[in-house]
Amino acid sequence: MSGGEQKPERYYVGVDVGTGSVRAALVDQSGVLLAFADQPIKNWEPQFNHHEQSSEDIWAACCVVTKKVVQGIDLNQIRGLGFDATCSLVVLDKQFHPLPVNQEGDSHRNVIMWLDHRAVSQVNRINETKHSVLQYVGGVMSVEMQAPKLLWLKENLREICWDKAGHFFDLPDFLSWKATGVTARSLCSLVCKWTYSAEKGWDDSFWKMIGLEDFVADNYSKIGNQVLPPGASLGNGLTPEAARDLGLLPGIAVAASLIDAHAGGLGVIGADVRGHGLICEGQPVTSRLAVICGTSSCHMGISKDPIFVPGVWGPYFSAMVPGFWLNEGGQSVTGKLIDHMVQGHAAFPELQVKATARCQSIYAYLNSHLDLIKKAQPVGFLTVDLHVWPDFHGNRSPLADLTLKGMVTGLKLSQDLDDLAILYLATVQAIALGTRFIIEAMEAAGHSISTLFLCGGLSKNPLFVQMHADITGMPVVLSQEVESVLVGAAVLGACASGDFASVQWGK
Ligand SMILES: Nc1ncnc2c1ncn2[C@@H]1O[C@H](COP(=O)(O)OP(=O)(O)O)[C@@H](O)[C@H]1O
Ligand SMILES: O=C(CO)[C@H](O)[C@H](O)COP(=O)(O)O
Repeated sequence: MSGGEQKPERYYVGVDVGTGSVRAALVDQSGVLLAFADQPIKNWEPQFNHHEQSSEDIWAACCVVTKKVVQGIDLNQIRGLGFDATCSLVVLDKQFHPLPVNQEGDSHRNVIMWLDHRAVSQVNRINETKHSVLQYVGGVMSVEMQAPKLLWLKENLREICWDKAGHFFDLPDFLSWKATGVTARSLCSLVCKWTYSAEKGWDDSFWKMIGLEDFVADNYSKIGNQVLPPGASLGNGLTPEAARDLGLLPGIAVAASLIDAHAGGLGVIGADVRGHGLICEGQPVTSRLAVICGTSSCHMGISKDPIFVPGVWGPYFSAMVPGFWLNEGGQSVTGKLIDHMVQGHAAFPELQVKATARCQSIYAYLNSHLDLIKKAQPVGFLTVDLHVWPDFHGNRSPLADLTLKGMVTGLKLSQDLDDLAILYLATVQAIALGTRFIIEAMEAAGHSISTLFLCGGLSKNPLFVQMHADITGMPVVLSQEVESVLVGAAVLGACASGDFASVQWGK
């Protein structure tokens, strides 16, 4: 800095809690990512379709990555902190200690993950009520949302969990509470996963009808009766205890959070595309579909007026971009399905050896192997007689049936590396066809989409990106900053600090 003329740089920290890992970034005022760190987190699958995590393990990982990204920085220049996370359910007792969400009584595992499908009987009964709140989740509630999971806890873990519970948090809200001591919930979590209406608040009749009248009786204190828009500043900012944990200064602004897909959507949907000759340049932002693809894929489309798309979550008001309605299509497993198909194949050990020998990731190796075996043909021709139905963990959108199963047709007796590469290709194509299926449903209901904006771990895979472009027939835009979800989280911090007036970057 020269002679005190320039203002000191202002920094923001974004923390993104995905399914498999926690990431943090230090971001400057222009949205440039200056430092990045990640750390794996534990997942337990004690029974088929039961998926659990530990909020203490997740918080510890948040602390490790945050300390890493602020190393060497003057902490006084860090103005704000924002969190995004998967929409998993965290359960704490009245003194904020973890409670078990499992029959074993292991209170360390106090998080029912978003992809947990234990509450099928509960969600079926909820859907049978045909309550009007269901119109705002695509007409059918998903077993991945919070109401069926809460009902499952009441019906299955009454003594060790339900009767002792004081606080049920969506994971993004747990993190902002942990940082500030403020129990206010984000509008994003409550609207998207808990049936809260941005306009009308909680609907007592819904909770009474499904057998969770307990929440109405205590004025929703356990699930949130103070609701703030994402990016709103929480209390007095970072508590001294959380500041010690994270390696930051107490009092810095902490924002009401976002679900991870929504942070990614916010990070890419408003991108400045001028000068690239893209069709969406002269079109409204509602022509863009953000696809956040990691363990799962989430398809975020916005509109000025509510659009009801059967089998696609929403319409949710102001849950991602303020003032716009959001429809959220999704595929429950995409990255996880690709990993599953590749790792379960007989030729996987050979793939690992060969990729390691070339210092490549297994996916980079498979992509170059496909280039070799396709010869002069377009790569798509390799799968003319091999087809994958990708609903191994059910269909989130647009069929809205999470009991559906996957399928592969066209298998042969050989199990060599060529087979593995072609099965991998067919899986990626099936996922891209799933995206097309979702877009068709959204367009039939009134959306008009011309361009895809991809982010998340799978957007780093060129084959995945190319198949999405080929199969949807739409241009795919990738942002210069590959960690767009973290940029979305950091902008929350910028907003909470007062440096930005809106969660839309730079506004
Ligand atoms: N460079 C890469 N090439 C191919 N696939 C990748 C790459 N990086 C991540 N992935 C895939 O993306 C998925 C995880 O994405 P990520 O956004 O990190 O997940 P989450 O947010 O769910 O923790 C995994 O299935 C992984 O295989
Ligand atoms: O339901 C979702 C968002 O509404 C996501 O699928 C969930 O949060 C998991 O995200 P990821 O695949 O990035 O781990």
